[in-house]
Amino acid sequence: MDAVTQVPVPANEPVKDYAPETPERARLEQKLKELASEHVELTATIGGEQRMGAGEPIDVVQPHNRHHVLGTLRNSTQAEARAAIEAALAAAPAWRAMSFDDRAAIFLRAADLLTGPWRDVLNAATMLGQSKTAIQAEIDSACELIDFWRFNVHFARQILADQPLSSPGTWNRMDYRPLEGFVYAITPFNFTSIAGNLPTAPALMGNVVIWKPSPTQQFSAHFLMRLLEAAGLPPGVINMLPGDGIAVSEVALRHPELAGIHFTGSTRTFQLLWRTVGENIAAYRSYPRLVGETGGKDFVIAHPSADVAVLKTALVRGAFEYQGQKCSAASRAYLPRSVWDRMRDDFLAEVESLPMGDVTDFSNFLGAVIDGRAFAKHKDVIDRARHDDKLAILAGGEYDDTRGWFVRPTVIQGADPEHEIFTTEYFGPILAVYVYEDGDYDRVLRQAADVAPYGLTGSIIAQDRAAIREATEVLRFAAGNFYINDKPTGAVVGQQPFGGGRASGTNDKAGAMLNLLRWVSPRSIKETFVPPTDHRYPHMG
Ligand SMILES: NC(=O)c1ccc[n+]([C@@H]2O[C@H](COP(=O)([O-])OP(=O)(O)OC[C@H]3O[C@@H](n4cnc5c(N)ncnc54)[C@H](O)[C@@H]3O)[C@@H](O)[C@H]2O)c1
Ligand SMILES: N[C@@H](CCC=O)C(=O)O
Repeated sequence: MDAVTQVPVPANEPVKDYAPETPERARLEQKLKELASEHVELTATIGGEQRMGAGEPIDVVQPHNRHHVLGTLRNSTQAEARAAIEAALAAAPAWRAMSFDDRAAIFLRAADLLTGPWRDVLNAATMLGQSKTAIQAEIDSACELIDFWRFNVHFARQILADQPLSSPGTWNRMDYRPLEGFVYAITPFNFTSIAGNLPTAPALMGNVVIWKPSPTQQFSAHFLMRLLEAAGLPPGVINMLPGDGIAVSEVALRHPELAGIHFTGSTRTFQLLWRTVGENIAAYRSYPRLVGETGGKDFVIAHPSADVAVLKTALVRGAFEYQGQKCSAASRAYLPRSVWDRMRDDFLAEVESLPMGDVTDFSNFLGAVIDGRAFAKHKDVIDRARHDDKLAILAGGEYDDTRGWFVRPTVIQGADPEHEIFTTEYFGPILAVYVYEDGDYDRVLRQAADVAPYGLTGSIIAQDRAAIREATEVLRFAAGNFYINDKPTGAVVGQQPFGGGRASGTNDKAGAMLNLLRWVSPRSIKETFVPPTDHRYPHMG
């Protein structure tokens, strides 16, 4: 008999701090040495088989030590994309027929493996391949991914339990079917947890997936795929295709069985994917579900009542952790003159003193930016700022790619709040600051609310309750994740469901029930126990 089970109650995975002399620090240091000494063949995984593809080779390096190659992938070809889709579609009937509990158990097991034996592997791979410090890797590739897997199971169970009313003589049920076809998951370089969540959330709901990681995240993606296999994921349910995705999209976006896209990355790439789906809309069996979380120009706004220590910490951590390469990173700050005058020197000195370098040296606060393209973009922004009389570089402004792609945390003051420095996402360690007269708080709130096209994250730093109230109202559509007296980064699964609107995405909130609902196509079933046998109604006499 089928039991109606309870899934384990999730709790957020505690964050280890990797302080000197701790056992976790020793284990992680050992794993960093091991992984750095290998050269890994970064294979595709199609129908459960690892294969080196036929496309051109791409070396994956350590961004902070860019001449050190960690492994090599091969760009996936159209033929490999077709093979992966066939493998996914072949795996679909058995996967969707599997009970929810059995599917859930695979991801719960993956979470438990990641709390234990796989934690060091994923953290070390993320540190080396994506240049994250130990704490930045820990909150991402360990804790957030563990949370995604545990909380998704809990939320999925709640969805399945949501059933319609039944009037006397009938029984109504909701059958939460997976989508027909395959889901195409495309993931960014900056979060291993997002790379893990985007293919597995649809898979938990019974879908089969083509997963295309970012080339610069492929080192940790490789180990993530092995972890899912170790947890018991059947062959073909998630098929991983490394590379730039161009050839994969040529096949996947034109395929009649494309059932959905689960994307995180830049606004530009998501708009390209959406446009291509639009152009092919008549070719699909179903309307593909399009879920995309994209860029941001995230703000910190301080009121004259702000606590200066809270503000400085929110700015330093919010703007510069992981080199500003979080979609949630503070990249524009609006500061009242009275507060700025009190904090300016200390704040700039603090920024100048942030230790930056090889992330395997645990004393560093920052590593390198992800690749040469990102480095060139930030260099260009800084060089242009130097020659722009509306801008003044107050801290940082140096860059050096001799050993790794290093860009110093940079603070640029702008006199014109409509300048591109307040509206364009650079995705690096560059913070734009606008200093306003204390009496202009209302005007600044309204200007900041709509000047950028995005709506992802933002913070208000104030002690005056009326000022907090006003900011919460005026900035209602300016951020999908809004923080009061905190940095705008570091959302925790189950606590601050994450995502934004406007050009920042479809705001389907990763790691929440809202997201999982996009991966089901519900069927209403009505059963009548004693059906009528005469078509005539009483009023007919
Ligand atoms: N809102 C969020 O939750 C969130 C989270 C993380 C990152 N981001 C955003 O992601 C961006 C940074 O990540 P990125 O540099 O990896 O973004 P990106 O758009 O350059 O790449 C994202 C992914 O899309 C792939 N891609 C690009 N063109 C493709 C195509 N034609 N077909 C298939 N795949 C294709 C890339 O290879 C990568 O895997 C920033 O804009 C950041 O704000 C948003
Ligand atoms: N969820 C993460 C950001 C993910 C995007 O890069 C945060 O809240 O900082």
